[in-house]
Amino acid sequence: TTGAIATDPEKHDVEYLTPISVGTPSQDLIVDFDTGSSDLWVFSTEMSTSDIKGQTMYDPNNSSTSEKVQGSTWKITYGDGSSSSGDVYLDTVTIGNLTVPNQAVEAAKKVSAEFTDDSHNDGLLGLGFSAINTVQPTPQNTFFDNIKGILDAPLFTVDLKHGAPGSFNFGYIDPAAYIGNISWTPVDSSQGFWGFTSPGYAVGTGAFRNHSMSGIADTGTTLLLLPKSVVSAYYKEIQGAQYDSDQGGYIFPCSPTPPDFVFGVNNGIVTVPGDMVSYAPADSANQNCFGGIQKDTGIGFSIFGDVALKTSFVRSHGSIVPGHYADCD
Ligand SMILES: C[C@H](Cc1ccc(C(C)(C)C)cc1)[C@H](NN)c1nnnn1Cc1ccc2c(c1)OCO2
Repeated sequence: TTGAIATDPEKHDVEYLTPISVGTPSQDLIVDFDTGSSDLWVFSTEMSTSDIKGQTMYDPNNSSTSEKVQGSTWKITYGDGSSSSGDVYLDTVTIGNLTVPNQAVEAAKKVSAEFTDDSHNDGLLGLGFSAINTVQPTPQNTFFDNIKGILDAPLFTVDLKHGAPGSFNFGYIDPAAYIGNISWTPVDSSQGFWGFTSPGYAVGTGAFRNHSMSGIADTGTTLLLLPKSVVSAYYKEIQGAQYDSDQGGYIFPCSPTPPDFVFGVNNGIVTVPGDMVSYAPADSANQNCFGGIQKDTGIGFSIFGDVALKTSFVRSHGSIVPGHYADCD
């Protein structure tokens, strides 16, 4: 069995939203597929209406196949400070043509303001390793872990694009989705993430600089968060770039286009085109743009978020394969 589902970027590619169906009869929700976490949680009818602003809610009482996991609860706090919590049901979850009959669906009772304010997003679907699932007392499996056994191959691929629909594919690598060779790198899943170490980077057409950067491939994070020494070396090459503490990041004149940013993946390289380093307008006054490459200070590892994934993938696509991190040029 194989499967594929389209994923659509929100404004400025801040997140990519993907349709899923839950319950019987099916309840259609749109969620954020997140390779950097491992809980499938959704807005639900158990929340107070003051926490909901337009999202679609999962109603377990309206599903003949829902089954409450007695005594189980979940609570998650994300690195950006947002959080959510609630209780747990087993129910049928379908993504494209793939169905898991007894997937743990974590129904929210509370969500933080960041989720309430994100009106198009009905929850998160974790594609990280099940070891970091937050359900207590018994952690639950991710959709991928539950479906993996019936897939032609135990893998999924991530193909995000800049301002255009992309796809998550399960069980196969679409040869039409990339050009050239796939380069593979070992995955360090010890922290529950798709971790890997990039050997170095280059700025624009400059020489490649050996500089180990350990981080995670994270579809749930918007930006590319790297060591501050690398980030300052990059912005040093941009006339007028500066760190703006009010905005909490580097900003720079939107034109001219900044230099490309290249990072290594094993023996391959991934290029973030300069025109995609400008993440969004920072201030209309003097045409400054907020950088898509920022410091990973305080996190403990780098985060290869959507800015890194959409460019390399839109250029050459790539995949996240158990035991490997695949990318291609
Ligand atoms: C932040 C997302 C998880 C999320 C996604 C979306 C949202 C909103 C819908 C409300 C917009 C909130 C949260 C990320 N997912 N793996 C994550 N979950 N846990 N750590 N990370 C990565 C990290 C860690 C630290 C950091 C960071 C990022 O940005 C700034 O500092």
